[in-house]
Amino acid sequence: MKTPELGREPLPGVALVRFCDAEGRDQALAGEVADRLRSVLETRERALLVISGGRTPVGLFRCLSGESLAWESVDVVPADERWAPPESEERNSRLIRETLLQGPASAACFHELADTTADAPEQAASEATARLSALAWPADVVILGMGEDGHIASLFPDAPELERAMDVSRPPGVVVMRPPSQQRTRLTLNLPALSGAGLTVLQLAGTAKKEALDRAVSAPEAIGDMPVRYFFRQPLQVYWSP
Ligand SMILES: O=C(O)[C@H](O)[C@@H](O)[C@H](O)[C@H](O)COP(=O)(O)O
Repeated sequence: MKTPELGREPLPGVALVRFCDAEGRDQALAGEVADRLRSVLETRERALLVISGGRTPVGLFRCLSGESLAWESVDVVPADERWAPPESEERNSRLIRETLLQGPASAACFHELADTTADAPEQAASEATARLSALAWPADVVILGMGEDGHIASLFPDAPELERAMDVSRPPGVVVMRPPSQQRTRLTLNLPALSGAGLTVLQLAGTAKKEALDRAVSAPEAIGDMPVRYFFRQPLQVYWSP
């Protein structure tokens, strides 16, 4: 049964789907993502799913992990990663293994961004870029989160590397970000890897994130100030609940 939506609010370039609670939002989004992956796999050997870290997607990952589909044919790539030891609670890969890669979805092929056996993040980013270049970009599904500053993945407005990470003339890849606002150095997919997906969804929770989205929509041209704005130029669905 499709979870009752609160309604759809047309924002410039954005399809905002509002839900009464996080559970309803996550159930609906898991169904949409699974349907899209199944549809891709009807005509292609593999499907590419890019997912964000943070806390918002935990419920979605738990719903999605139980979906019945050919997970062994799905490549899963984190949108970004913190430069921290593999078992650190800060690592998105740890969250993804504990919540998404369970049950049926445990058969998916998970691609780490940060091989922390590398001597430095730059070495890990170069290795990941080469390794991930073998995947079929653009992704079929990208699930994004957003900070209240309008960052998505680790494309932080205050990162000195932002311009290079958002240069769409470059090939899809992994770049190192050192935003002063963050405690950890980050590795992130660059904009060419994050954009142009068959289905791009921004998953948000709470009033503060909705207000940040409204700020982003109010001045869509200032992309460097709020990187989420770049995604208003392509089909974007926003799944939001209070
Ligand atoms: O590594 C990360 O933290 C994410 O990739 C980041 O981009 C996240 O999606 C936003 O910061 C929202 O985080 P929350 O969902 O925790 O609010």
